[in-house]
Amino acid sequence: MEANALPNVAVLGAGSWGTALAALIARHGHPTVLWGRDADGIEAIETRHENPRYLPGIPLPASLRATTDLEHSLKGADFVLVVVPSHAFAETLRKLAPHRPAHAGVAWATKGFEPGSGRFLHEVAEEVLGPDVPLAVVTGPSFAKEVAQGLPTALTVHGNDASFAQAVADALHGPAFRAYTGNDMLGAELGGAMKNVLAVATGVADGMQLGLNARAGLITRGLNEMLRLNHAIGGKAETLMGLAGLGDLVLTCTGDLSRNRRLGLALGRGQSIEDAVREIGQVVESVQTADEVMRQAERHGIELPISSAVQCVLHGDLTPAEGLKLLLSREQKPEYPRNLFG
Ligand SMILES: NC(=O)C1=CN([C@@H]2O[C@H](COP(=O)(O)OP(=O)(O)OC[C@H]3O[C@@H](n4cnc5c(N)ncnc54)[C@H](OP(=O)(O)O)[C@@H]3O)[C@@H](O)[C@H]2O)C=CC1
Ligand SMILES: O=C(CO)COP(=O)(O)O
Repeated sequence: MEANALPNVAVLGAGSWGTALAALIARHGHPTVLWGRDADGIEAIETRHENPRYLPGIPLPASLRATTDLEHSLKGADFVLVVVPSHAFAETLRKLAPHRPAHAGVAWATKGFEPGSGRFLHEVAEEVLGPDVPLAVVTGPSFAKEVAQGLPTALTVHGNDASFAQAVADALHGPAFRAYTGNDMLGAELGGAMKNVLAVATGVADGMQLGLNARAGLITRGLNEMLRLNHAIGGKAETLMGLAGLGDLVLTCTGDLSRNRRLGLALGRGQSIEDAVREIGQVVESVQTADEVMRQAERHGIELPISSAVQCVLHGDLTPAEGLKLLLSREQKPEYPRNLFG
């Protein structure tokens, strides 16, 4: 990189969030290349400056380059931002590893765990890329559509290398975008994953028209579930009280742009999960994340009644009405039996 030049950025994954983040970074003046696997979508971004499938009608900066050639997208990159769904995370890292410029750190804005193993994404990244690559996770309350439209947004970047996390935050930070930094990848990833499961719970309650009290109760007790599991795995409580936890939980549990909330709404109204996911037409991370959250909870001996009910409803083991009955029939107890964490 030339002295004083802004870092070159390669963004991998041309869905709604990858496109919105690439557009943001390009608008901030960084030479930015977006890689995606769908040739028609990439051509539309490159020639018409629009992503018609994922962000229809929103103009993208003409300076944003787009390609289906992964190796080409990584040439000259100073850092890489991976924004594919969690099920494609490990595969994408394996593909990028041989072409990553030696100095380029790797960040991701994917939310979830590695499906099947339940590993945190930073654990996957450390294994695939080796122990010496700077890593960072980008997370917080941020609907792609609003970011692409230039609406004000705040999120946070947690990394294992302070200067890399700062470089990623610097590329995101701008007139309508505040990017904070931190060093708790564990807590940041847990918050981003769990809020998707809890958004299904509030969506189900709203779909069943249970009222605003129920919604607020679920958000608060949901935050409690996040804090308990986070404490057990060794994340920092403040991470979960900030943008990566409470912030994203409130957004996703109340904002109808959330696909996880919309899945819950549909289930609460009696629609099947298959029809709801098909109608949403984009990634709905909670479907796999609920299993992985409960796997983590079992590993650490933590009880998570709301997340567990969501898992059962998603698997068809309980109807939304049975899930509700189960939650309401739990034993009465102090709000905090010992402390904030249990
Ligand atoms: N959208 C949002 O507001 C936010 C999303 N996130 C997170 O970002 C991640 C990506 O989500 P988002 O962009 O919204 O999802 P979308 O459904 O909008 O897009 C998914 C993208 O991933 C691509 N993809 C799917 N499988 C693969 C694969 N195996 N290899 C390469 N590319 C693949 C799809 O390509 P194709 O079109 O060819 O299928 C598509 O471009 C998720 O973890 C999500 O939780 C985080 C914050 C905000
Ligand atoms: O993560 C998000 C907002 O921060 C997007 O939420 P959904 O995946 O539920 O749409």
